[in-house]
Amino acid sequence: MELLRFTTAGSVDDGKSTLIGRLLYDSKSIFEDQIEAVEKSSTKKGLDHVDLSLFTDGLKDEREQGITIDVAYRYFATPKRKFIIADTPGHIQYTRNMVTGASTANVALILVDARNGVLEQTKRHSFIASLLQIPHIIVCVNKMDLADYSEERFEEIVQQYEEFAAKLDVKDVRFIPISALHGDNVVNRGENMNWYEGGTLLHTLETIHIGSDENHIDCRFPVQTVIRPHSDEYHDYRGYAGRVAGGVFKPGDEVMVLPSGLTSKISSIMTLEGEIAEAFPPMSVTINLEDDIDVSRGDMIVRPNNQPENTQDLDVMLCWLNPNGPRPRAKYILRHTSNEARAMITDIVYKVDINTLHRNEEDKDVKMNDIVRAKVRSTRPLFADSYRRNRHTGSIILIDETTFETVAAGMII
Ligand SMILES: Nc1nc2c(ncn2[C@@H]2O[C@H](COP(=O)(O)OP(=O)(O)OP(=O)(O)O)[C@@H](O)[C@H]2O)c(=O)[nH]1
Repeated sequence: MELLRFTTAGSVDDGKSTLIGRLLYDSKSIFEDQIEAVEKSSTKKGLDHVDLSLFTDGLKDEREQGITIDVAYRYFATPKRKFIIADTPGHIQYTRNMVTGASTANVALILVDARNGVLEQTKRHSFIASLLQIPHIIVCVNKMDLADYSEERFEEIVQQYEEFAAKLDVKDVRFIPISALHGDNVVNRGENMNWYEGGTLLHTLETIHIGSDENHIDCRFPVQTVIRPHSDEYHDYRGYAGRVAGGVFKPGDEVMVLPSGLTSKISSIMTLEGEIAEAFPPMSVTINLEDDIDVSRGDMIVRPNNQPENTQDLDVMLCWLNPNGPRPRAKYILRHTSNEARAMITDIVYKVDINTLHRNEEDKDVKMNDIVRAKVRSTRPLFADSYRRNRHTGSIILIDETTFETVAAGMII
């Protein structure tokens, strides 16, 4: 069954917890004992309806106990798809949490309060979604019940958003008028917005086409592990295990191993279920080659006529994740696919003001949550694509050599 990952973002009190609760409750994705517990607490609080935000309260409990959880992952499934929600509480939706939660998402769900319309926060979240090239954005205009379920108000917000989104690099934006509290257009249509002809939120999540979100053109296979059993029976066996980062690989394909440049042919592709006829992202497989050539972890298997760029100098957009800014001349561990190198930040070109999208070339003081354009030099060549072309082979992270903390996530331009 297909898996769809989505992130949720909205300003505080836009109704994110209520919406997630409603999705889980109405799609019957909650265990019965959990439903009972929430129904009981709601009655105890004197409510005549179920307090949906209680379903996401596990996160709040953990925070009150002092456990730092910035992004919580929730799982649910319907007969059509499996879902993973990366959920960040409204008041700690800093850029770095969004980047962490959103880097593998297919969909960004952005909540707007129908009374407030598009706010700074909405713009900031949308900018980050576009920066991370999240393929689909769903703008949920929530609390439609407090705007008389008015079509005019909904259209006004759609227009506000579209004017702003024209400046962003987003391909697919959809709008859904909802009331998370009353359930309109979340899982069920309801009676209150008959003027709306689109699908409900759940229907959209179940049917949105995500098959083309991955790159199926440029074959990229970063080798994670070389499998080489030390037994007589298998003494000739060698397999290369990893996750396909791009393209489609088939037995018989001529391939090249980077950086050595040696070529061979794929003899077979294995998974836990046995041999398969083709492998594409995001499958985890083991590739076997016809020839016994030298391949190690960090190498990349590609097609000879379609190679990534071989470079030591990267132009990147960096999101700074650490409380401490970059130290002058600091060396970092650069992680790119299954490969590692040492690297330095050689220049901060500009900083992006994520509210106005303006570039600031004067201010080079990089702080946590900043987004900057930077130049990074690695001590050895990397095989990279632009992030626009491939989110896997186009991204890097920088790790502090002394503390082993991840300090930045980068997208190659
Ligand atoms: N009238 C109305 N109220 C809603 C709706 N959705 C949420 N609310 C109310 O708005 C308030 C905030 O909702 P939450 O779900 O807690 O908001 P949130 O955005 O998740 O807040 P954080 O968890 O702090 O991020 C609550 O009192 C909800 O009952 C809606 O569709 N209509």
